[in-house]
Formats: sequence, C-alpha cells, structure tokens
Amino acid sequence: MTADPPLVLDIDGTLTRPDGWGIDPRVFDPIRDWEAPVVIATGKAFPYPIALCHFIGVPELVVAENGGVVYTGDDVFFTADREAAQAVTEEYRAAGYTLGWGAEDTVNRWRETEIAVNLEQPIGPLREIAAKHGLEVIDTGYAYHVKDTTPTKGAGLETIADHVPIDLEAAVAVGDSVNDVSSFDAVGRSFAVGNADELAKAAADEVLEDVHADGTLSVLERVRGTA
Ligand SMILES: O=C(O)COP(=O)(O)O
Ligand SMILES: [Mg+2]
Repeated sequence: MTADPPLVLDIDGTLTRPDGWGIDPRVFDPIRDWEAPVVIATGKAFPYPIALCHFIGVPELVVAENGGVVYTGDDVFFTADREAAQAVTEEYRAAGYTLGWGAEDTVNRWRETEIAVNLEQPIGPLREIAAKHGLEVIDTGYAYHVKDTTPTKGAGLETIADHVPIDLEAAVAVGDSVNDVSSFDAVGRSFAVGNADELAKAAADEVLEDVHADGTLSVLERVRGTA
C-alpha cells in the first residue's frame, strides 16, 4: 500500500503564482486532498498560515514567524518574544528610518516574536542595530526579519513532530529561501523551487526548474503516493 508523504510547505515564493505574488489557486485542491499531514512553515505572522489552512480546509499545523510561533492543532508554542526585536526597530525608527508598511502595519500587527521590515528600507543600519541587541536579520526576498537567532522553521517542525504523529524522515519540504534551509535539514526529502535563493538551492536535495507554484505542483505530482 502506498501513502502520501507528510508535506512541509513554505508560502511566499513557493505557493505563489509564477509571476511572484498572491497564492496560486491551483495549490488549494492538492493540499486539501493530500492524505497525510501538511505543515505550513512560514515567516509570516501567525494569523496568515492559520487563515490559509482554514480557507483551504485542512487541519491547522503551522510554523509561523520563522519558528517563533508553532501550532500543533492543540497547543501554541512561542520560542522567542517580541521585545528585543521591538527595541531594535524603535532604535531604527529613532535613526530616521521606517518599517515601510504604513501606519496600521498589518504585517507586524499580530506578529508576536519578531518584526518584519519592508525590503525597500536600508538593511545596513538595521543589521548593525540588531547585532548590538544580539539579534539577526534574515532576508527572505519578501521581507527583512529581525529575529532571535534561536527559532527556526526546522526546530518548529521538531516541536510539531513531538506532539502529533508526523514522520519527518518521510516528509517532503518545498521552499524558496534562507528561512527554509532548516526545514530542508529537518525532513527526508527537500526541494527548492527554481526561483529560490542560493542558500535554499544549496541546502535542497533537488533544485526544480519550475518556479513558484509551478515547481511546488510538480513536486506534489511526483511524490504523491510514494511514502
Ligand atoms: O514572511 C516572509 O518574508 C516570507 O514568508 P515565507 O516564509 O512564507 O516565504
Ligand atoms: Mg518563502
């Protein structure tokens, strides 16, 4: 008997339309019909992947904020707090910069363990201030994330596997950027979409030719029923 392997899916760059922005609607049905757990592992704030699972109609298994927030379907785990990142961005603002998301800032409004900065803002001073506070800045290609160095998507996956039956050795991960490298290390098989950054490409077992959701859909077709 064959089964589907568990999946670990990144959002931005991975489930997005091949032109780069917005979820590609073609991913909804394969995810909904997948006959094994699907974990959404993202740098986005907690409500975004929860809403994605909700609207697709699958159980909420989520690693959010690059591992800062983990949800097993029953319990939420926080592996950092927002205060240090907040202090960094306050200093960044005091130096005359902005986070770049406008007054209401829905990107950070519900973010609990890190802060994201728009890519149009200068990263040099952000990195300098973050380093003074013992934090790191990672560039996902969609935002700069000011974060504690401890949380990672991969560690979040281990937390999920401690609480729900999911075999990470059998799991397949798809991603596009530096924040997916730890996911790739945590699972049995990993794929970088064609648009992935160099770090993700170097860490993946295989680099796909197809970009964004085209790449991810090709993986789903290939690994369906192979566990
Ligand atoms: O929040 C980001 O910058 C990127 O999000 P992702 O991890 O889902 O690609
Ligand atoms: Mg991504």
